[in-house]
This record gives sequence, C-alpha cells and structure tokens, in this order.
Amino acid sequence: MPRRNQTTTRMEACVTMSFNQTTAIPSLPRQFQGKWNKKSYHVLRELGRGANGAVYLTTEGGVKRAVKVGVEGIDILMEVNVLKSVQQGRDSRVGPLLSDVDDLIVDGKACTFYAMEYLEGDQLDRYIRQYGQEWVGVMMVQLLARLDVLHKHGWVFGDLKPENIMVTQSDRQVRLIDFGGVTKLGNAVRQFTEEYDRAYWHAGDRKAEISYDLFSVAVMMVRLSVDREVWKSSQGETRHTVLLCDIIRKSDGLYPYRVPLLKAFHGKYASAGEMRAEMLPILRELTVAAPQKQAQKRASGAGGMGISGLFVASLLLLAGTLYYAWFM
Ligand SMILES: Nc1ncnc2c1ncn2[C@@H]1O[C@H](COP(=O)(O)OP(=O)(O)OP(=O)(O)O)[C@@H](O)[C@H]1O
Repeated sequence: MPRRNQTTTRMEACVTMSFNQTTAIPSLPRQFQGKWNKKSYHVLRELGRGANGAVYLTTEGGVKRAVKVGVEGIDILMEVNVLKSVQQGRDSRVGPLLSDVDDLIVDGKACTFYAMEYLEGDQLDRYIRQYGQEWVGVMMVQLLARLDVLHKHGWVFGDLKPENIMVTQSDRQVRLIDFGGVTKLGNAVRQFTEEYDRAYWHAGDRKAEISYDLFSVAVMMVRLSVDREVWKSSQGETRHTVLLCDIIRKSDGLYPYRVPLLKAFHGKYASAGEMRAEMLPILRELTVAAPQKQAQKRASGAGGMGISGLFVASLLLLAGTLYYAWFM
C-alpha cells in the first residue's frame, strides 16, 4: 500500500507510523565496513532522512559515495532492484549509479544499505531559483527522457517532486533520486506528495500509470514557473486543475506549453516520449528561434554593429548549451 508524510505520503502508513519509522532509522557510525563485500566507508555527514531510510555522504576508497540505509531491508532492496534495472540500458543517467549493496550491524541491529554515485549539484527547485525560470522547460524535457526509460522498464516513479530531482553541477543534467516511491506499472502508487498527486487534484486515481507521472510533471512545471504567491492561489479548499489552467493562461512562460500541459492533466499521453516530442519544438522556438530572430533584427537595425554582434554571439552560445542540455 502507498505511503505519505508531510511531504511524501507512504500509503500504508498514517502520519504517526511514518514518524515512528523515521526515528527507527539507524544513525551510521563514523566508520563502517559492509558485512559481505567488506568495503569500508568513512561517513562525512547525513544528507537527509525520510520514509524509507537515511542518506549519508561518505567516502569509499577516496571516492565520494551517497549511502542509503534503512531498517526495512525489503524497501532498500526494492530501490536497488529499480536502480539496477534502469542502469542496464543505453541511457544510464536515470538515477545515481549503484556501487555496492550490503548489510551492516548498527547498535546490534542488522541493516541493509546501498552505496551509489554521489551527485554533486542542486535540487531542481533550488536550481531554478538560482538560474531562472527559463530553465524550467529544458529541465522538464530532460526529465521526460529519464521517465521514458524508467517507464519502459515497467516502473512508475510515483513521488515526483522537485526535491527528488537533482541537476548535476558539471553538466546540468537532470537525475532522479529517492526511488522509494517507484511502483510496478498497474499497482497502487506506493508514495506520493499531495501537491503533485493526481488524486489530490481530483484528476484521477493513484494507479501506477505512465499518465500518473506525467500529471506530476505538468503540475511541477507550473509550480516551478510561477512565484510562490501565484502558486499559493491554486491551493484552495478543493484542488482542481481548472486552478492550474488559470495560472497557465496568465503566465508568459507557461502559455506556450498550454497544449502539452493540458494533455498531461487529462491523461492524453501514452508515453513520456510523446509528451517530450510535443514540448521540444515549443522549447526550441522559445529558447533558440525567437531570440535569434530578435537578435538578427537588432543586428540589422540602427544599433552599433559591434554590440549587436556580441549579442548574437552570446545568444548562439546559449542556444548551443541548450541543445546540449536537451539531447543528453
Ligand atoms: N545520490 C545522491 N547524491 C547526492 N545527494 C543525494 C543522493 N541521494 C540522496 N541525496 C540527498 O539526500 C536527501 C535524502 O535522500 P532521499 O530523498 O533518497 O531519502 P529520504 O529523504 O529518506 O526519502 P523520502 O523523501 O522518501 O522520505 C535528498 O534530499 C538529497 O539531497
């Protein structure tokens, strides 16, 4: 059954039970060794803890690793299963790469943990706050590519929210983290967060379907593209997608994407790839074609040639970066 907490809801658990589970999650000692694989980890700090376990930043053999430890071995192994299956394919950038799965004893209790690639970067919401809302479209298009891979392996992410998405510092790539809510297609979604939950918006149920994730993508896109006050206006007593449509209509950044957003709200896409394919030309028009036309106009106008030339060059540079970001 699915789960919920203040942020994430785990469906089998009421809020009290999530709290108990959180406190039961062991704290790792500064140094530990896996029982079977004998890899040694030096714990630097805790990164976060939630419904399924706690995540620590560690070093192993001089390399930074994120280590997730939980009391419920079965939950941890389910996450391991998903991570393993998605990194077998051609595109291994869905989530962090797995490096170890093992047991350890903490305070006399056996716990299961897994170690993964440590992703240096920002959570998606922080990234957008720092670099600007014009990056939302680029990141959503990348996210849809990642989801397409996950869905093709028979999984639905479930608890899609900016906090579960990282943008890596080195190459501005979107990667999913926290696979605790990932659910087999057709089952009931295991974890969700109300703000991005289709049922909460009275737009459908919590069956793990591709359309469930795509609904969350669309809500997330709205959320990331508007200011806090505007977003709050959609949080009335009864949530309905009509409130989101109002925001889209009034937002310059969202209006061009109105068709794919509405289609996602109404479950009209059969795959993430299909939604991505309809968003790409809009993104291209907004980020490359329109500014280029504008720049050309300015260049041929009365303004000084030197400055206009520089302006065009900088836009082309941005366009190059965006093309790289789209297709990676
Ligand atoms: N591979 C990783 N690289 C870098 N940071 C990570 C990685 N995995 C997790 N984190 C950080 O650790 C925090 C907690 O991780 P995660 O969300 O997986 O666990 P959780 O909080 O226990 O899950 P839940 O949100 O379901 O309660 C994340 O917010 C993220 O900042």
